[in-house]
Amino acid sequence: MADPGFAPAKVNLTLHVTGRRDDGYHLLDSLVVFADVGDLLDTFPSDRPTLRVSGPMAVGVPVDDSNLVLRAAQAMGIDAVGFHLEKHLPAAAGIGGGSSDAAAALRLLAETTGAPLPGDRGLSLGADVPVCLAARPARMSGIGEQVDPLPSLPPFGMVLANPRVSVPTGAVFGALSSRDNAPMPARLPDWADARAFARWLGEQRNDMEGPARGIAPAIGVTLSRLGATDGCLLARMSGSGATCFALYETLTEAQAAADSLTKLHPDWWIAAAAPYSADAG
Ligand SMILES: C[C@@](CO)(OP(=O)(O)O)[C@H](O)COP(=O)(O)OP(=O)(O)OC[C@H]1O[C@@H](n2ccc(N)nc2=O)[C@H](O)[C@@H]1O
Ligand SMILES: Nc1ncnc2c1ncn2[C@@H]1O[C@H](COP(=O)(O)OP(=O)(O)O)[C@@H](O)[C@H]1O
Repeated sequence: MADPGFAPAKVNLTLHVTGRRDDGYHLLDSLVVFADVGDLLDTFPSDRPTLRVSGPMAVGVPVDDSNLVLRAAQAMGIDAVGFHLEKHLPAAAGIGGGSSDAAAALRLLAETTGAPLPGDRGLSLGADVPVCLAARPARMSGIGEQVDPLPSLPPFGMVLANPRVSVPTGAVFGALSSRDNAPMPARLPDWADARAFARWLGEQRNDMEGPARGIAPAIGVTLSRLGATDGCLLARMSGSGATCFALYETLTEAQAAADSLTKLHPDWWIAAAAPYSADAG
């Protein structure tokens, strides 16, 4: 059984911005996978909402009501609960750290109290929360409310790399030069292996990459460093950045690439990962 308190990193392998609603939210078409690196959330008895944050990425994470973990408990109408969040993912990094934490809080509270999940599957907490609640490979569309699980993907390894620059999502959406771009093909192929998968992904886009690179030029450096690692099949930015990912045929190759990149950039956040799915094992 998957651990409901595990909050895996979300990776947008593609991110097409296909329009904008009247309320300003953007319509997306994104292939989303999860990585087996992430934050760890646990609950403890408390007579009031309480949050303790620890771990290598805890600095700067809010511990007040603005933390998405406490907002998730509020959305389920639960006050008397304490949370311990062990933070491993960088914040404001395009890998949905806060959204995945919120989703883990919803899963844990549903499991421990029997309370129903919110009807909107957490959308009002953040556009990425419904896909993080599913925590399995999916095609995400609408503003994030439409989550269609994908059939099985070929095996691959990933490296996630963040140059330690935080990029606010709203600023990148605001800097888009074009908001009406083509979606992915309606029918997704059945990829034979990691190479075929990466080749197809290479024909798709992350429409936020250009504006994010304008805001944070370190993203361009990250992409070229990833692209130069042995065995890299594809290097691209996730979400609104600044985290970028590279795909490899195997986890062993990804691990070697992460090790060589860490030697070049010991100050970056770098992780090798395998794909994660809540419905596996
Ligand atoms: C861009 C994406 C792609 O997966 O990922 P991240 O870069 O955040 O990881 C998500 O859509 C981000 O989801 P999330 O971070 O939950 O967004 P929210 O908190 O709801 O909104 C943050 C800001 O982005 C804008 N926003 C968000 C989602 C969307 N479909 N259109 C938008 O215009 C909102 O207007 C808001 O100013
Ligand atoms: N549990 C949380 N972990 C990290 N950041 C959080 C959390 N809850 C709220 N935040 C706030 O949300 C902002 C966006 O964080 P995050 O969800 O990690 O980024 P992104 O939207 O790029 O995926 C942070 O700058 C932080 O102030």
